[in-house]
Amino acid sequence: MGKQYDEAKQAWQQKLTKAQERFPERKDSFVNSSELEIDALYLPKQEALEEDYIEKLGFPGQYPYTRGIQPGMYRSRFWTMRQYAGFGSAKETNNRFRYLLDQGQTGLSVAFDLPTQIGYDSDDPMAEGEVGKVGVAIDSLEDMETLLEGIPLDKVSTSMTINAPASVLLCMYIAVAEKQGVPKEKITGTIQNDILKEYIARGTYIYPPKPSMRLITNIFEYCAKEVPKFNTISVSGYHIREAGSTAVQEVAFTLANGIAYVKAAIESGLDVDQFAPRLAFFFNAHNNFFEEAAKFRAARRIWAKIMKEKFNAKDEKSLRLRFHTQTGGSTLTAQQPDNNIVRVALQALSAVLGGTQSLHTNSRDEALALPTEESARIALRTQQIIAHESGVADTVDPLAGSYFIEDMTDQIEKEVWAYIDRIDEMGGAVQAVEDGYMQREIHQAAYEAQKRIESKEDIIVGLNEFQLEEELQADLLKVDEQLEKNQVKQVQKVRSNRNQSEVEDKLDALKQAAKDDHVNLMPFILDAVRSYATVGEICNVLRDEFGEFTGA
Ligand SMILES: C[C@H](C(=O)O)C(=O)SCCNC(=O)CCNC(=O)[C@H](O)C(C)(C)COP(=O)(O)OP(=O)(O)OC[C@H]1O[C@@H](n2cnc3c(N)ncnc32)[C@H](O)[C@@H]1OP(=O)(O)O
Repeated sequence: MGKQYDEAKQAWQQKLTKAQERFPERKDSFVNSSELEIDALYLPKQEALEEDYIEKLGFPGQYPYTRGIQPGMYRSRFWTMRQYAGFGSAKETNNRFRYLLDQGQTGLSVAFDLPTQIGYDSDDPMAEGEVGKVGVAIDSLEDMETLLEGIPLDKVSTSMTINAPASVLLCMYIAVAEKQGVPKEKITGTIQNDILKEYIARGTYIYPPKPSMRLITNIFEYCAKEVPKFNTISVSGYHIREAGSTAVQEVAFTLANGIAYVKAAIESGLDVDQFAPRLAFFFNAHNNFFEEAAKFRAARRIWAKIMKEKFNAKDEKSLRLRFHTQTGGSTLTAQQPDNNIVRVALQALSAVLGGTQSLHTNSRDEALALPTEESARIALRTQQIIAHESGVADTVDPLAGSYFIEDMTDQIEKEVWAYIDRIDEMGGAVQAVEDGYMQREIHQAAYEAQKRIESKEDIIVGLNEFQLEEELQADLLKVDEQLEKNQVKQVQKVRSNRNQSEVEDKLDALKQAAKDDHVNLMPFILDAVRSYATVGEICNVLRDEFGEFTGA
């Protein structure tokens, strides 16, 4: 043990020095108000060192990454502060993005409206009444140009919550970057691109599982070669949790989906280390503080084992579970909305103590409407206070070694493996989704949670206890009804100004390519996007070829 420990420690120190070449420590020295020095990392005393320390915890930046994926974590660089935003037109959303960046946000995150998310143009009858409502309406490259105007794509990383049409929106992003003079090798960001959880919990699917998995692996392959810094998927537990799952189910079903994507990519002929370093994850942070912090630590350890033992990944980067966190939307109450600021702060703190790479803090009014500018600012300030004032970012994984946290981390891990093994026996996540297994487990958990609230076994402040007589908050953000009409005109103008025969050629080439399972569709989609073919037109070509999924 002594030798193994000493070697691991030395390896950590070397990694830390190297990481600090890129991101030096934020301060020359870290001290608290009593002028006591804070070390980068705290370790068990020799006499308390347990046999399995290296196996279970190890050093940060080292397998199994329980203590974090970076050797120095937030001593060098805080997590990315990435607020999910988007509503109305591309112009309005561009204004909100610039406002958030001005206020100190460090990454962008685009919310698209429902028609965009399910591949319909704003003038499609299916889009009526939904244009610009839950996110920004994007029909063609022209909207994307407006959305990203004045934002330097070589400096800012952008997350796009887009799933079934992820390939189309990624191609639009590439095309805008090229127009800015930024080659695709340089752009950074993430597409959600996680269709399995759409079938399970979120609902914005278009095609059946098989062609959807093809599109996803096409993206993995294309990006590995052409867009190497882009995270090609954000395997999401967030929505599984929002649908009512437990923390264990959130991790288990997310990692089971992750396994399915890795398998599909390997089966399509890719080498695991070619694409796995760019897989990313997305989790929820709810109120049970220690359970949440332990959940993140457990998730990292399990994924590292999966990648190493199941898939034989060799590149260290393939083993690291990197994740974004959003505080729990379903934990917010419409009653006494200011209380939500406190909930969000606690949830965000659990994510930071759990080692998140990127974080969205919800706005207090999100149970009622889209956030106003003021409440979006308070949400961002919450992260900034945690980062700059609380001191929790000054040492790596400060909860390690707590009896409670380590025990909870172990227990969550055990329960998660039990689910993963069960899903494996069923034939994997795709099969389990098609059979409705995960959906049923989640519904059962949601039902139990609701019963506990109704019986007051669980108290939700302001909801089933400590209520007030109050009026619904008046100062809510409303999307202008004129917007839909303008957006319809806009997409029709794009269609009349473009070279129509070029568009038809590109769409036809895409159609032919879609017929052959061995062809990567990304170059064809990129060509179509560049000719100003719309999201709806491209998705309709694939609808004709692939069919539509009608539910499990
Ligand atoms: C609810 C709603 C809905 O349903 O509609 C939604 O879905 S909203 C869903 C919204 N989703 C999101 O916003 C997803 C956001 N996801 C992401 O941003 C990504 O996938 C992420 C989780 C991997 C985080 O990426 P990021 O670029 O922000 O952060 P990273 O941690 O990768 O850091 C950026 C670079 O800095 C390096 N770096 C970071 N910290 C350190 C350090 N301490 N020492 C040395 N290097 C470091 C990283 O290795 C990386 O470089 P290198 O890359 O070279 O290694």
